[in-house]
Amino acid sequence: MSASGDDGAEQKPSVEVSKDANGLDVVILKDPRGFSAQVHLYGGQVTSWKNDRGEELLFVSSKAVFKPPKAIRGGIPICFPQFSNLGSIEQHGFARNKLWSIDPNPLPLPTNIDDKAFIDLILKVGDEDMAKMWSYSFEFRLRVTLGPHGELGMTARVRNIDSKPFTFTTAFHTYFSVSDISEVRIEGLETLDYLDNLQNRERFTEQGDALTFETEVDKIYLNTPTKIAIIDHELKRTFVLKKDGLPDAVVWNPWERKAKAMVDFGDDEYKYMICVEPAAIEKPITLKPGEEWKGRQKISTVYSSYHSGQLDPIKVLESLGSFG
Ligand SMILES: O=P(O)(O)OC[C@H]1O[C@@H](O)[C@H](O)[C@@H](O)[C@@H]1O
Repeated sequence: MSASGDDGAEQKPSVEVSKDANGLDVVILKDPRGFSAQVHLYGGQVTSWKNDRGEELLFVSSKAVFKPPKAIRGGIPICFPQFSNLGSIEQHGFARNKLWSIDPNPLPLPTNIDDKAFIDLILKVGDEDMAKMWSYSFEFRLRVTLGPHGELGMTARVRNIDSKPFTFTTAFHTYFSVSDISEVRIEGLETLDYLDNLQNRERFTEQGDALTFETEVDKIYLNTPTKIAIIDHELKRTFVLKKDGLPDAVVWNPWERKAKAMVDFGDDEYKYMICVEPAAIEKPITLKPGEEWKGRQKISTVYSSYHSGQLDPIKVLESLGSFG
């Protein structure tokens, strides 16, 4: 499918390599209907995702630092090969503060990619710093796609090209932009077990109700369903997150006190974001030499047919179709 311009000419999705205001390399994906996404090579990080009205859907802090080696606060950082401080590597691993490259040998494309703008990035073991923390040879390939309905897809493939096995944990640390955290509800995680990062990762079971937010939250939900809905009542907008190969889901909002303690995060900005992070944490992934792991997330928006306030997340989740 492709759109037609005013002159009737067919317009196609486009991909452009450019620089951001700070001189960092970015790849801009555009769909002729007006959807767009931006990916920084620094961190292999999606830093913008806009709908066809040009509205930003991801949260990026106004205080984010776009200067290596600090990771960019917002968008979709990639935690790899370690989530959080669950090991001896730096917090959330090194992938988010390394320079990725455009993949010169991307994997073959699925046949239905014609209507998508996409870019393939790669991170390989490289500099000494990385090797000091994790001395394995690997290839991390990331494909970012922008589909014809503005849906943002991310596929991660990690290949062991070493002679010994290695183990990692990982997450797509997705910062969603919301109107006001008090207007947000998450469906799909109720009744699940979680590890509470604020209580020594002790295991608890979530109540039967959808999640709402009144205080700091930092939880790792376990064995989560493949679809999660993040409902913004104020904007009548639902983010639908679909995932594959990533059984866990972290939900994080630093709330007021921690927000103030973060130098790259505005004091009030906790009100305008929620992180929902598809992840593989509880059961780390081990790859033998030559093996590959794949994990995907696809996020899309539903502008509610729920204007009456009768949000029905089950219908939202059912309306999603397949990964594509
Ligand atoms: O400040 P960082 O390293 O980007 O981490 C932000 C947060 O990321 C979340 O994924 C973690 O669960 C939190 O514990 C952490 O505070």
